[in-house]
Amino acid sequence: MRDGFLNVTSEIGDLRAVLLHRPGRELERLTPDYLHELLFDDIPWLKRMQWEHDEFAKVMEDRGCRVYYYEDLLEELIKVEHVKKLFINDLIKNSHIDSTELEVLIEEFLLTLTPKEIVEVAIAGLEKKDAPNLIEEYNLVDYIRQEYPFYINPLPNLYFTRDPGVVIGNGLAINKMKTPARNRETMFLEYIYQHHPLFKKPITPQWYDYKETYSIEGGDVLVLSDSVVAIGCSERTSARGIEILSQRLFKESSIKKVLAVQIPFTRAYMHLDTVFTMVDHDKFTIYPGVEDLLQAYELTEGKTTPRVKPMVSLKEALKAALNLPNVQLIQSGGGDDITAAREQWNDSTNTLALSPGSVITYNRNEASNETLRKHGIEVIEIEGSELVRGRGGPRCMSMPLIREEL
Ligand SMILES: NC(=[NH2+])NCCC[C@H](N)C(=O)O
Repeated sequence: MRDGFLNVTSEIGDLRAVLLHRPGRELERLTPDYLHELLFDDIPWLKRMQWEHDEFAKVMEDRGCRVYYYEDLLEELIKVEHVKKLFINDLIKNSHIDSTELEVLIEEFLLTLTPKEIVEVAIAGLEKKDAPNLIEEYNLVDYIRQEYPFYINPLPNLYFTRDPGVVIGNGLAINKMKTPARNRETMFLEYIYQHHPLFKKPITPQWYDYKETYSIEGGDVLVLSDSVVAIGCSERTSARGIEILSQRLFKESSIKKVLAVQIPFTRAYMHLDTVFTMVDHDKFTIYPGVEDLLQAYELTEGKTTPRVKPMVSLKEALKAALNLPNVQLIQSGGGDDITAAREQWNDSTNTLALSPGSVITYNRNEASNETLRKHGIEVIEIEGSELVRGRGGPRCMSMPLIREEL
């Protein structure tokens, strides 16, 4: 039984509703100088990227999934005058403007915009040249930042909607991001949670809050069943964050076990879902280059922090947690090390299940897709030449809101 709108009790149940963000002007504000800081490796061509993203959305819609967009939900919210004021205020607080006077001027400027324009600034940022003559007299901060092009930074990673939040059961975790480049994204989700009828705050429990100290990012969280969650301990997700979230889930939800999976802390695999995703009831795809390096721990409810049991392998941990006689770990890359590494970089293991045994992947990962098919998986390919440049695939680009129960 569920009262709220949200319900995700697996990685593979038929996908019925998903939250996306269609890439926008924020991508055109990437320049070589800020690529690294904004967590990109290259600059995508926006027009083509939007085309690819629309195709991605269509594949989901064609399978009976309702697609929601951050930008639409936010715009609806801030049509309410008092929410708009709160939102603008929080937007400024979360943008590290570092000058009270400038904050006031930007606030006044934003109040003259339409809700659509405000959302555009919130996501794509505010370039100084778009709000000229804001400052009459320079403070030290303004002098020092003269060369910097933005008052409010763009959020080019928002199209990876997987990361700022995650639905577990009928509740929502609003994550604490590891890097400043992505911090403001979580504030949007908080607004949707607080003010959008869809999320119905009094009914939807909240499992994590972006104001917590310890980072958790959604790319690390895999809802394996209605009682088991896997969480990657990674470059982005902290061990302490996993403990706090797990203990809360044990106490307040139907989750009984958490598999904490330690992966190497490195850019190429910033989240667990960049090397490992679930494709069917008992099938997973995994990047062979890290398989032997993964360490799995089984967490169960403890007094204040969870009890921990180190497991011999990920495979054994999955079998035990999911009560299965066997599980298949399908290696990406078709048996060739170089191919596997190249395709992993392009998100071959970052699959998004539309239903059990049916996944979306990028068409460029030919060997990995072929391998999945050989294992009986239906692979629906999408074009990802531009989308991939942010280092994320179909799973990263989607936040499931509802999946059918298995
Ligand atoms: N769930 C994921 N694997 N997300 C990928 C996010 C990529 C993004 N550029 C970042 O570094 O944050």
